[in-house]
Amino acid sequence: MGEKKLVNLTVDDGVAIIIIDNPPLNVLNKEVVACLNSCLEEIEKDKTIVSVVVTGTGERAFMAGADIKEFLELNAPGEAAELSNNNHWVFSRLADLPQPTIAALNGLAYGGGCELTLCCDLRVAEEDVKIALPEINLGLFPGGGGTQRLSRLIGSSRAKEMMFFGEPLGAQEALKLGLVNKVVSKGEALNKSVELAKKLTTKAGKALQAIKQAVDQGTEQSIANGLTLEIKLFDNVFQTEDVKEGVNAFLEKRGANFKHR
Ligand SMILES: C/C=C/C(=O)SCCNC(=O)CCNC(=O)[C@H](O)C(C)(C)COP(=O)(O)OP(=O)(O)OC[C@H]1O[C@@H](n2cnc3c(N)ncnc32)[C@H](O)[C@@H]1OP(=O)(O)O
Repeated sequence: MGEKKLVNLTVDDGVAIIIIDNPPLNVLNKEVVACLNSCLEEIEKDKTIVSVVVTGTGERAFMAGADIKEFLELNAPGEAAELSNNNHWVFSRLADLPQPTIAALNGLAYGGGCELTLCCDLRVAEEDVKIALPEINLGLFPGGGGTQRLSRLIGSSRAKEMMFFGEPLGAQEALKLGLVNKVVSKGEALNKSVELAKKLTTKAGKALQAIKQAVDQGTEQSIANGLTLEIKLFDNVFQTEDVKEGVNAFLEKRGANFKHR
């Protein structure tokens, strides 16, 4: 009997679903990081994938953060940096996927769990979900990208407040801050996220990827350089068959049938 996989990947009709399965709270340990990495490798190779959903099993946690038990093994200088680096490597691999990604928060997202959701483009949270960066309570602070991605998403002061106090945000508060995009009822995060991911498969895939690239790369530069990038991507997308199909469909008053490639 093969070893239980701690992260499972399914791909169906252009939608990839990554499910973290490390009960009871889906903590991020070395095995989960390694499994997540291989799922991302498969997704990078599969050109049929238009959108990606990430979620956890169970109804308590999307992910309760890094496995604190593993911290006991980190003694010599540099070992914590190696752990942080490994997490960054996988998290950035998720963040750098060209396709739109959606985190389906089936439960709490604490620490590395919150940081993992920040590597997705959208976040759908169930109404009772709590989101926190509580590392300060361990005498630590977020080492999986939270200081950088959260501050860019909700603003420096709100991000510092979350990290200084380590207190959880409820789903509605997170929605108000723009930390989550949609709040759904208990048990509905995955369904709603897959529904959104499927909706994206009816759009032009190259245009979706150009939006993500223009925003993610453009906002890291001056607005002048960002606009130059937008022009370049606009021209690239304009060469695709999908634009011809989109324009003809509009003029012929019919639905467009985009090819996603
Ligand atoms: C780069 C990334 C860094 C990080 O992510 S640092 C870690 C950040 N995360 C945290 O600090 C969260 C710590 N956990 C908690 O605060 C609580 O737990 C929860 C709020 C998540 C859930 O509380 P409740 O429902 O009362 O469950 P419970 O009894 O506290 O936990 C159930 C079992 O799960 C273990 N556990 C919980 N979180 C972690 C974790 N992050 N790493 C390792 N184990 C964890 C506990 O110890 C316990 O275990 P047992 O049943 O054997 O006593």
